[in-house]
Amino acid sequence: TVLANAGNQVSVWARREALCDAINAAHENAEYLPGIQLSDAITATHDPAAAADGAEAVVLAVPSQSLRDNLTDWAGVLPNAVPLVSLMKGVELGTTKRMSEVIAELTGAGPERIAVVSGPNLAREIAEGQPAASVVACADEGTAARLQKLCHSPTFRPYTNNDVVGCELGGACKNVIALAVGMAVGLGFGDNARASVITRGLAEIARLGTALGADEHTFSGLAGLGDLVATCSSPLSRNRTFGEKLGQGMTVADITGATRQVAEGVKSCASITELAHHHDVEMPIVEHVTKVVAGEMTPEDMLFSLVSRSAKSERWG
Ligand SMILES: NC(=O)c1ccc[n+]([C@@H]2O[C@H](COP(=O)([O-])OP(=O)(O)OC[C@H]3O[C@@H](n4cnc5c(N)ncnc54)[C@H](O)[C@@H]3O)[C@@H](O)[C@H]2O)c1
Ligand SMILES: O=P(O)(O)OC[C@H](O)CO
Repeated sequence: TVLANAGNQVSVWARREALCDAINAAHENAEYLPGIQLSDAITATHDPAAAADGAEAVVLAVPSQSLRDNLTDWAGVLPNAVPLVSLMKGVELGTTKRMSEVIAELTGAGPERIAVVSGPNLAREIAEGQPAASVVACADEGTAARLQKLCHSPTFRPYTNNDVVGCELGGACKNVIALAVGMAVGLGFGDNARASVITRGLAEIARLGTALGADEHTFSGLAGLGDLVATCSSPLSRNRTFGEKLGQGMTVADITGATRQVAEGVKSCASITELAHHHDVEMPIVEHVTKVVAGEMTPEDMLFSLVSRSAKSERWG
C-alpha cells in the first residue's frame, strides 16, 4: 500500500492462489486486512517469477523463520541487480542471523543491494493511510535514497540511514520487549511498570546493538525508540497482545493455536538470547521472556525476578 500510494505498480506474491484471486477481484485481503480497500495499482500472483518480473525492487515480508526456505524456493527467480528490501523483524533460530544476513547468504547479493525498512509501522494503521515515519537503511547511500523515493508518499515519511545492523536489531528486539510489556498489562500492572520495561528494554537493545557494531544513535531514532514505543503501546501489536494473553494465564500453545498471524518475538527471543550470550551482553528482560516462552517461568515470577535483581547504576547495568 505504501509503494502504491507513492505511485508504483505493485505485484504481491502469495502462497494461495485463491487468496490472489480474491485480492485481484475484490481489491481486499479479507483474511489479513479485512475492510481495507487496496489500491488498483496492487495485483497479486501465486507465481514468484511473475511477481519479480521487471521489478525495480523486491520487498521481502514473510515470517522471519520462513525466509530461508522461501529464498531457497525463489532461487533463480529474483532479479540480479535490483535492491532486496527486508521488512522482517526477527533473528533466525539456530544461526542467530539477522534477516539481511540470511538474504546475503542465500542470494549472494552484496551490501549495496540489501536494505531494511523499519520503524513504528503497525500494519493496519499504515494500510488505512494514517501518517507514519520510518527508516530505510542500507550500507549504500544511493540505494537507500532510491528506495526512500520509491516509498515516500503523502502519508509515509521515510528517512535514510546506513546502520543496517542497528535498524534490524531495533526491530527484532522490540518485539521481545513488547511481549514483556504485554505480560505486565495482562497481569493488571499499570503505566509505571510499562514505562520501566520499555526504558530498560531500550537500554538492553542498545547494549546488544553497540556490541554488534551498530550506531547507538539509531536506538533513539524511529527504528529504535519509535518502534519500541508503538509496539509496546498498541493493542494492534501482535507481540504485545501475545504477551497480554500470557499475563492473563494462557499458554504459548493456546495463544499460537488461536492466531494465524506471526508474533516474531515468540521465536526470536531465543535467538536474541543466544546472540547476547555469544557477545557477552547482558539482556535480562529478553532472557526472562525466553524463559516464560519456554514454560520455565510464569509471567508474574518474571516481573518480580526482574525487579529484585541486584541493584546497579542506570548507565552501566
Ligand atoms: N504487521 C506489522 O505491523 C508489521 C510491520 C512492520 C514489519 N512487520 C514484519 O513483517 C514480517 C511479516 O509480518 P506480517 O505482519 O506480514 O505477518 P502476518 O502474520 O500478518 O502475515 C504473514 C504473511 O506471510 C504468510 N506466511 C506465513 N507463513 C509463511 C511461510 N512459511 N512462507 C511464506 N509465507 C508465509 C502468511 O500467509 C501471511 O500472508 C514480520 O517479520 C513482521 O515483524 C510487520
Ligand atoms: O504487530 P507486531 O507486534 O508484529 O508489530 C508490528 C510492527 O513491527 C510495528 O512497527
